[in-house]
Amino acid sequence: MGSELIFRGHETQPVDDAYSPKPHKPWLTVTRPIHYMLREQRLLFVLLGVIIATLFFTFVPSSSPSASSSSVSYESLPISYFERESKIPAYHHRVAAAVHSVGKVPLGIKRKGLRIVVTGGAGFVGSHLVDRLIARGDSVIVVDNFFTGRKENVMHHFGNPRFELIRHDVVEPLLLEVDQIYHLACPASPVHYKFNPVKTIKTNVVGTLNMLGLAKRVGARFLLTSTSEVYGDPLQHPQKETYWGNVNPIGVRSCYDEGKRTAETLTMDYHRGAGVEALRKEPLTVYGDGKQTRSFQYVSDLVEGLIRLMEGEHVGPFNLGNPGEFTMLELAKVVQETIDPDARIEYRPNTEDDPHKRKPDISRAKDQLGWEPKVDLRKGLPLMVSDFRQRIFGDQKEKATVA
Ligand SMILES: O=c1ccn([C@@H]2O[C@H](COP(=O)(O)OP(=O)(O)O[C@H]3OC[C@@H](O)[C@H](O)[C@H]3O)[C@@H](O)[C@H]2O)c(=O)[nH]1
Repeated sequence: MGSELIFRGHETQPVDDAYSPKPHKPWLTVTRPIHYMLREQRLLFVLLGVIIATLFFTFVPSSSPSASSSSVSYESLPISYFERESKIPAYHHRVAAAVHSVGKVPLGIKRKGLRIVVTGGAGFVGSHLVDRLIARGDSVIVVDNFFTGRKENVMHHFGNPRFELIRHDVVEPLLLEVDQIYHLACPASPVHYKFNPVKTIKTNVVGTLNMLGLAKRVGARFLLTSTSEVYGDPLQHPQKETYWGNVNPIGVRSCYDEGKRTAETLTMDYHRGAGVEALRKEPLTVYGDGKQTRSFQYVSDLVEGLIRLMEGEHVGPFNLGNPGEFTMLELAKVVQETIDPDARIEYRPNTEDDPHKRKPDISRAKDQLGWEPKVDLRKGLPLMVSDFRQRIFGDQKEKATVA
């Protein structure tokens, strides 16, 4: 039985009784195995190909100077480097780790865009930030509960496969795979944050905890937009990042001030993050005698600073603001000069705990980020107005641009 099986093939072959051996052809000893391998061992060739390709990609890039030194460009790294680094603790900067990686990067393969979450991305600052990130090729997920944000601010990205919008309240946990988190979600103006103070502080504390937890879990770099309100009614002027502030912990503003301060505490407790001086918008209504001072910056300057902070290696609070200091009355007059000479100034009683003066010391941002604002108030106000017109009325001619 066994022999039958072994010899079955021979049985099916025609037997040539008149067989006579052919003369010996020496080249056949070489070509026969090749033919045989070509015919029967195709898998072997596939494997050989894979090995050759692997050896090529292993040795060629590492011998090129750009891949073997620490000057490897962050831009040229593939997404896999970021994924691999996601196992490091949150306080390690993934960008720094990527810069020091010796990349075995297949030649000619460009860095894929980053995956970035922007909470509060449907708001004023957030939507400008989203525009910049999408424009440079990244994939952006906006997380917003639309408390003050508007879908219209990001609607022009609908249909773009690199853009996603999630209606979500950051006080609830959220799990996403991302490389960077810009955490902006928060009621931002006194009217809004005083509307429901407990919700405001909850958003700042629980919302920030959730986003920090996410950052830690996926190894994403985290950036918190804080506010100059953390300085309260400052006793130091201008305010450096090292100043601890003068805040009333039980006043009507404390849901926001202390909320942001706690958010900064949490961020630093996670050994990462950065505080920024956020842009403030004031109506033409002047509260009190109008002598209290504030500093204003144009949103493109802020967005530029946020991106530099995110892309760099720094940890800790940074003032991103325009040191130009204006009293509220001066601001109202600049609005009249640059936007509407007929605008009326209306005085109202001042709100409780309103800080007397505010002006950021931006030397840290200048030294460490090489950042400083470019657009002053007089130039920025008309740009802001045309930007709002364009957003609200869709007026294409009014598109705001900064030289
Ligand atoms: O609980 C909330 C509250 C607010 N938000 C969203 O957060 C965004 C805030 O944007 P706004 O346009 O109101 O305000 P801004 O863009 O000026 O705020 C920015 O500067 C001030 C900082 O305190 C804010 O954290 C920052 O986002 C809105 O889109 C709002 O809907 C949430 O997603 N969840």
